[in-house]
Amino acid sequence: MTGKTLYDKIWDAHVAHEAEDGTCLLYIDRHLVHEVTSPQAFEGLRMAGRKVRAPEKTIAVPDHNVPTTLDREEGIKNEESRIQVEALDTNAKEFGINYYPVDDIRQGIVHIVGPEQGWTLPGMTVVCGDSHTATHGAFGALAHGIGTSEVEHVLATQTLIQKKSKNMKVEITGKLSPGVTAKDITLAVIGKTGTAGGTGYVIEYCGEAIRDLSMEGRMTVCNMAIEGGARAGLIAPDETTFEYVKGRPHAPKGAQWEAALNWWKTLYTDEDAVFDKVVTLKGEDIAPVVTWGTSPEDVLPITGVVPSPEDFTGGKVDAARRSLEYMGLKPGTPLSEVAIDAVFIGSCTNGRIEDLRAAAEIVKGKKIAEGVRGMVVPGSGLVRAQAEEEGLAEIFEAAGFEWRLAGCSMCLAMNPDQLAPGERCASTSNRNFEGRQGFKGRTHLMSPAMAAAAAINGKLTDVREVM
Ligand SMILES: CC(C)[C@H](C(=O)O)[C@@H](O)C(=O)O
Ligand code: SF4
Repeated sequence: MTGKTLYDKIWDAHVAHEAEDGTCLLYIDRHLVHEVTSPQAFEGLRMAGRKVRAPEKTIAVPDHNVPTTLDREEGIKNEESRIQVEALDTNAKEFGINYYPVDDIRQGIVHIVGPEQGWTLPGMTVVCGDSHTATHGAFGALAHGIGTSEVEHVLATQTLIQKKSKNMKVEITGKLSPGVTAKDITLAVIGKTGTAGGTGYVIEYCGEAIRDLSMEGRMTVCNMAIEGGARAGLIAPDETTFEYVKGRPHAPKGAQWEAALNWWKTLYTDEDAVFDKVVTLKGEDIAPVVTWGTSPEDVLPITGVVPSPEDFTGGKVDAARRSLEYMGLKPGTPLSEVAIDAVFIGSCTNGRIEDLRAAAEIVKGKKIAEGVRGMVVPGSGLVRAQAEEEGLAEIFEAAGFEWRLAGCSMCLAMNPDQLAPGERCASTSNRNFEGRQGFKGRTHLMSPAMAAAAAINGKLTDVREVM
């Protein structure tokens, strides 16, 4: 018998029932909930007279629609947004689930709050009605997004009907060069595999460059597994993981901690396990990158030039033409000459303390370029508080950045933080789709340090030049 992958091990530990065609009923350890995809699910329960099966394993927090300015309530973008936020408040209280309302310092983006509060632990199954649930895979948890009808199913039964995915390994060997971060890894991987490269797979990220990452960096890598088409991303837990988890409010304590640790230490891919697909990148070959188009796979080193549609083949030729037109970019222009209007530092990809530290390090003692609007949005109230304590908020404000309250903010156009038509943004988020950050807004994805460098120079910038 061949060995098991990490994914196999977590999967096997959670199968409650397997049907003849291989469809399984999986036990769910943590169910995270936000305001956008849960109202109908709770309404379904209410209509059927059902309860939440495991309220103690269900955690709710509003994040997408909430304004990040002080006018949290009055500033909600539209009626639909208000209804969603209010519905979450009513539902969380009525169904007795864990809840971090907007005025709680622990409120923030659901994928930042879960790990921060110790809800996300190695070996768990974690779901949420949100595609970036993949973030939690950084802990060696099987974590992925589900649809609203599945949200209702999990609320009612604490289980999910699933078919197993295939195993894919993404190995990043060696060391990263100065100025290269977890964001560059995850973008470079998608640049190589494409947005469909992971379709049908759960990815395990491994190799020295992944091992060397902090938990924050690992979350950034796993966050974008979904942009590469994968069901989920995983990183085997190790001392870095255990150290991060230990002492968090909902992490196990005492004898329970020891027992958990013993199990967590078995959560790795066996040496003789076989992957269905393997992709390898050398850490040394990864450069600071930016996206030039409207798909996360449109990735190039910042030292490159805007490509031409002729550089591509097949369907990508037309896609590139459309992307370039939408983005208002001329082929052959050096990427480092592309002027920007706005900078957004935040999101579940890069809204953690380490991200803010990296950006502040570049910004310190400098000013945002004239005419550029900069916004720093911590991923949670606790990240915000810590950044203030460390003096990062002062650095950002002195440079001319707006220092905001926690939320999804300008990652997507569901709240008042948006680009104006035609505006170009250097953004630390994970999606550069048309209109993602506002109607006709243009998005270039990059790391926090790169976004900070762009803010200072008023154009896309190689961070290594300002380090
Ligand atoms: C609103 C929500 C369902 C959506 C997602 O699933 O990812 C959002 O978080 C996003 O990033 O586009
Ligand atoms: S920060 Fe962005 S990607 Fe993350 S959950 Fe919010 S909207 Fe989705």
